[in-house]
Amino acid sequence: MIELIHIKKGFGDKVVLHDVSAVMEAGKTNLIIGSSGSGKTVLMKCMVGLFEVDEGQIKYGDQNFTAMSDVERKPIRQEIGMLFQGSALFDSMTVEQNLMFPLDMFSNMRLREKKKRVNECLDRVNLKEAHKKFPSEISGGMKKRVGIARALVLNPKYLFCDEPNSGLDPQTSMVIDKLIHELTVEYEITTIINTHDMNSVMEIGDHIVYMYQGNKQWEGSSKDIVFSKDEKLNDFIFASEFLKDAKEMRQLEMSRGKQEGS
Ligand SMILES: Nc1ncnc2c1ncn2[C@@H]1O[C@H](COP(=O)(O)OP(=O)(O)OP(=O)(O)O)[C@@H](O)[C@H]1O
Repeated sequence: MIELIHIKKGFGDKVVLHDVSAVMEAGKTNLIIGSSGSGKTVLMKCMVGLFEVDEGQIKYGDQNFTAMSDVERKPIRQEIGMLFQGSALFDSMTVEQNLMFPLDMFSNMRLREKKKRVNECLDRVNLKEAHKKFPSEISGGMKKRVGIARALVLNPKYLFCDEPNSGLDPQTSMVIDKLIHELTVEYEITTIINTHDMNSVMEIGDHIVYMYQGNKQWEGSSKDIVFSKDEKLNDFIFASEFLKDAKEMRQLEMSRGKQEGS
């Protein structure tokens, strides 16, 4: 579990995160949602140590990440996999070389072991045929898969995904969402996803944190979200007619379930 306790973060005079407390549940798909500029990326960057918080604590289990030095943080950092917005692959390297890179940097594996690990990860994301291709030769969805495989290669305990659906069509987005969710369950990863995509919330969100203007406005499960009375959250959800329908259908199904159970 990752715990955020009274996090405050600003740049100059501008406060971007105001007293944010929230939990990223262990072994679950945790979604941070909210409109553009609400502070999702800054919050994620604080969690991985790319930004230092001004106040508050970030805890990985019972370890106070905020109070640690860079050296003390190293073991936690090595347990973190990241899927960056736009995948951030090295264009001059093949797919295989992109996956080799973190192994070369952070593992003591022999070449044969490294190749085996790269193959396993590429197989797991259904990219058996892409080893020798360059990023410019593959589609956006395939690039995301390579990014996911690269994030997995060091066997992470935590997986951070910044806007994994950006630039993808709805069908490919769904495939990528499902893949991330399957991997979370299969490898018992604590996954944190930043997204605007409310379809993802309905499909794969186990635990959801809704950010509004730098504040945590709401937090709960995807079941709770259906019954939330929070006006700002509902405005965000109801911005999409499809989601309005989905929420109403889920409410109906759940109240039917309750009646049948009672
Ligand atoms: N390095 C920085 N310096 C100054 N201000 C920053 C910096 N990074 C982010 N901000 C500001 O913090 C606020 C929150 O930005 P953030 O990128 O976290 O939003 P977001 O919710 O992730 O938005 P989006 O969904 O568009 O990515 C914005 O007003 C942004 O301009």
